[in-house]
Amino acid sequence: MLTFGHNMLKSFRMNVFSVSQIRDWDAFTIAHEPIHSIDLMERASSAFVRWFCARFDDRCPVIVFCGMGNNGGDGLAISRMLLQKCYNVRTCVVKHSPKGSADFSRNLERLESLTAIEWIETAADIPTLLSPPIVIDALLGSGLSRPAEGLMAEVIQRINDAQTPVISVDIAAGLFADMPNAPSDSIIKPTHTVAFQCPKLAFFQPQCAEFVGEWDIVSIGLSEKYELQTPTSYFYTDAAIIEPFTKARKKYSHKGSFGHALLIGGSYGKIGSIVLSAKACLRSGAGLLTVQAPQCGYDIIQTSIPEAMVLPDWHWRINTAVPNIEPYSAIGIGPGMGQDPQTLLMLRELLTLLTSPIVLDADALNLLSKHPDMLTILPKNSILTPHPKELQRLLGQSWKDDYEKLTLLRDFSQKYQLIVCLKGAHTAVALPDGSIHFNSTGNPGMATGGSGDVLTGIITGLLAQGMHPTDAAVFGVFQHGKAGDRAAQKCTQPALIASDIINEMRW
Ligand SMILES: NC(=O)C1=CN([C@@H]2O[C@H](COP(=O)(O)OP(=O)(O)OC[C@H]3O[C@@H](n4cnc5c(N)ncnc54)[C@H](OP(=O)(O)O)[C@@H]3O)[C@@H](O)[C@H]2O)[C@H](O)CC1
Ligand SMILES: [K+]
Repeated sequence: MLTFGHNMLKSFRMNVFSVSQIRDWDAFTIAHEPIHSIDLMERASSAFVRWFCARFDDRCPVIVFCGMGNNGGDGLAISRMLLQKCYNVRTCVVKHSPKGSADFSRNLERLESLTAIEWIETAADIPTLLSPPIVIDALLGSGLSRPAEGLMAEVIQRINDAQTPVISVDIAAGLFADMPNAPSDSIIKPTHTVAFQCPKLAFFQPQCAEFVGEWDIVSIGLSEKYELQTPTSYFYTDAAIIEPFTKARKKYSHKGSFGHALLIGGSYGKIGSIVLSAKACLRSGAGLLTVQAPQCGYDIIQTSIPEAMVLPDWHWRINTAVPNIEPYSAIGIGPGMGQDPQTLLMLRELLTLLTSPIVLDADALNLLSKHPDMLTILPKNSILTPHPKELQRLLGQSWKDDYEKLTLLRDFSQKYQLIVCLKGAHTAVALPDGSIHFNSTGNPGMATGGSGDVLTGIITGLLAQGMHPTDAAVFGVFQHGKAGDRAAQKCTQPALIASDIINEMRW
């Protein structure tokens, strides 16, 4: 067996902070850089304007809707900067409070010297958005303290009704950054959110998708020291993860240097699943691969993947035999495997033999759900790759919203000391230390049969090469999505099939 590498993740991840941490980060930067808060607002607004001008030229009329907090202050500064760049800008301020924040008021003075501000004090003051301009939403940001109501809700509704691009500054007005909204809440549905410095937890929740749109992060130079010293359990995996894991192979390395993976799966009518896992496993760099499959898969696998060895089960249709695990540096089990009682016996016995982490997917997960006692015999740091339905079965319960889902996911991962990759847009990888890593790659074209089998193969292949299980899970998920993004670029999202993901794998 190869020994597992060190967990390298710690140095290559972006923190996702709570609203109160973001507020502290802001204050820490102001105190320690030091910088005046008005200048930090100026920096944030310029970052937004750079983003904006790179996408929309000055022929696009712009209307900026501002609240009276610091998000509104950003909006006023953005208006001024766009006016100075000769954009055609209208600025409307919703009077939701008797007094604006200090930096709002400073920016109001600065803007008033350049243009007239339109105040919205009643519904009658809301401008008609007939010939659609681009709307910039600076109504409410991370300081949202209650659902938007009354006049504010009316403005939000009007903006949502207009068929026009809406760009939210930092976060959509009305959307809580790190807790659930009620279904009836009034929230901007932006085409794009431009967030300052780090993503908000809401950006990763399926239930928030229409209130986030496409999103980008712009840096506003908040203190690196604060970021390093402030604990969080949420992280975002972006392209920075690639470099540390992409090393040139040593000149005198041989296939034995890259591990020997064993994949177990397939059943009559579902041999394709294990074929996809096998190809992905080889492409992920595993030196050798053996596939254990029922007899009916023998010819199929030998023909479609000549690079793999096959261990045929004595059974024609299903997997029943417990393999000798000695030769293998990592094992992945489940794709297309079926849930026959004899397969269950094999899985149970296999688990009792294991001393190092294993990758479990699909029917292996369904069998675990039906026989949860097996969860306790899984080696620590084993990797499970459920989709939300499979997670529900594993937990034996559903969730009331996506935030509760994350809590249940974390509790499960910590209770059994397992790594759980919850597949979906922004796949969430929960680690036994309680941290959750959201992925940045992937696209809806990957919601296609066999895509998950490919992921199982990738992670098993990385594990076989000696990567630490947490790295194999987080990095494997990232590379799977990256390959899917390349595939979608080539053949479009609807035409994408799982084999395309394998063909686009690069390291
Ligand atoms: N570090 C950074 O990322 C920086 C962020 N900046 C920008 O600042 C905002 C956050 O600003 P803040 O002033 O804290 O909050 P808001 O602008 O979102 O709103 C606060 C005011 O709005 C009132 N409020 C809250 N909820 C509602 C509601 N539902 N309806 C009406 N009014 C509401 C709130 O009133 P309270 O009664 O709760 O006190 C405030 O009056 C961030 O998103 C960024 O855009 C900085 O510019 C740079 C650094
Ligand atoms: K906003």
